[in-house]
Amino acid sequence: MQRITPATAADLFDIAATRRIEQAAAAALPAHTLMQRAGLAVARLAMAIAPHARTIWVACGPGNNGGDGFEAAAQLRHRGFFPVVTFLGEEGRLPPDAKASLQRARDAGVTFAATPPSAHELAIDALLGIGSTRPPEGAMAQWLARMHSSSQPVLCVDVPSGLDADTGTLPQGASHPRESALTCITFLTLKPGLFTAQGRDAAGTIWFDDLGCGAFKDRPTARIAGAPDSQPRSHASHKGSYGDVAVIGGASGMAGAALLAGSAALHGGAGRVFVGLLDPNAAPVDTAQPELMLRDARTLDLSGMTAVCGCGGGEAVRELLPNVLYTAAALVLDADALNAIAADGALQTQLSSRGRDGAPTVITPHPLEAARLLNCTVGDVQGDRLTAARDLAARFNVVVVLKGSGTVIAGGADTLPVINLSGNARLATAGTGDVLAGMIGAALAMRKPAFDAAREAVWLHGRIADTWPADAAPLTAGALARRASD
Ligand SMILES: NC(=O)C1=CN([C@@H]2O[C@H](COP(=O)(O)OP(=O)(O)OC[C@H]3O[C@@H](n4cnc5c(N)ncnc54)[C@H](O)[C@@H]3O)[C@@H](O)[C@H]2O)[C@@H](O)CC1
Ligand SMILES: [K+]
Repeated sequence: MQRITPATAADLFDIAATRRIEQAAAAALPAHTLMQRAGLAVARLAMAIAPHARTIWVACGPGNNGGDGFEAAAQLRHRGFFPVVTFLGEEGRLPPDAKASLQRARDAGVTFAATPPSAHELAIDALLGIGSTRPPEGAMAQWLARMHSSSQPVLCVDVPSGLDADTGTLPQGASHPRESALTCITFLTLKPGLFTAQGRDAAGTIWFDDLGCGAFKDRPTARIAGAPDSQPRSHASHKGSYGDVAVIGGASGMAGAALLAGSAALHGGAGRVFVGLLDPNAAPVDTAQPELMLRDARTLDLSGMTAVCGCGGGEAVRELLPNVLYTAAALVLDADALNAIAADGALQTQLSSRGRDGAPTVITPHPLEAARLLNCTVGDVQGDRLTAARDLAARFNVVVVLKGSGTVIAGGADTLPVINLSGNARLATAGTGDVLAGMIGAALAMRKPAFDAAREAVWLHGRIADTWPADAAPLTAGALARRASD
């Protein structure tokens, strides 16, 4: 059993691949073995979470996820705990493994009840796993709501019930866990839906158990990539070794966004950082950061430079984009640059031919910007974030950083998308996106391949938030940028 952390590197498998792996693993083992191993793993984690629990409520559904719950209840009873099982299904229609585990729970002397116990110290959610096909309703929805409104911990078996294990979406109106501490133990494979969209909030702390079947492999859907290899600077390097970044943005009243991106690029390790401001009346120097070389955006020669374009760009950035797309040696497109491209077919053609020519380009949309670029709704994007990121990458021949809970980084068809696990809600403050764009720019300027530059910067950006000292001042974008060298 392994706890998944932001530093974990592992492949993710969708439901179809998980089913194939399960079939192959089950065929190589005596009947019912997998479920017995799954139930034992649930019981062990339950005892670790709630060692002093008097009553453990095990809510079991109509399929094999429920079977894992019966098996866990049997194991807990054998160890002196008092599980109370509520079962939502018909015994006669249970799959064979689950039926065998139901019998084992009965034989172990587990208490079965028609309704949840009046009090419990731990709830085990074994209602639905990867076989969820429709929103929970009736008693199932009520039981989930009851679990999640209690202050007692919840242990989800395989996936939180109702969560789509491929996309991380919950049915509309699903009870959203707020009060309870959540843990999820997932079996055989790590599923992408646990790590993006609503999955992270719904699953809480994730544990993985391969049920002794590590040898069974299939084609992964995506990856969690963990911490990048750190590459210390060599002693012989000088500022030219790390390349130039030019931030293009900061239209009237929005200079701060461009300066934040510039600061992040500087602290992220770029050799020199120019900030090309779109506001002709901007101050000639940022006295707080004199290292930043402020220029009029229209005068910068971007050939040989990494441009970070769009931060605080407003409408004004549009007129510069044809030149930026044509001349920048490497490019990060953010915010208003993406909105301008979404509204202009000629710029879209230019962007995709730039990528076809092999010029490194990273785009960093949040879901609304992604929806504009794909000409769909935010709901479509959030309904399948991996597909949205892959579609954008294919359409524009770029590396895509689709921001949000479980940021997705997607590149070409032969690159496995990555879901980033670092970061937290502290990053939900103004300017953090500008900082990320600057950090990616610095990594590109160091001549890292675009996909690696994006992945590493996203991970580091999140890691800074994860390690923000609890007793420090609240995270601000400016302070985040200054820690981009961490
Ligand atoms: N077969 C085995 O030996 C193993 C099974 N495993 C468990 O089995 C799970 C998959 O089992 P299943 O394929 O049976 O799928 P589930 O247990 O997720 O549920 C499928 C059943 O639930 C019904 N259902 C779907 N949505 C519903 C809803 N909203 N309300 C009410 N009923 C609904 C379906 O009609 C079907 O009867 C995995 O998630 C995992 O927990 C793992 O433990 C690995 C070993
Ligand atoms: K479940």
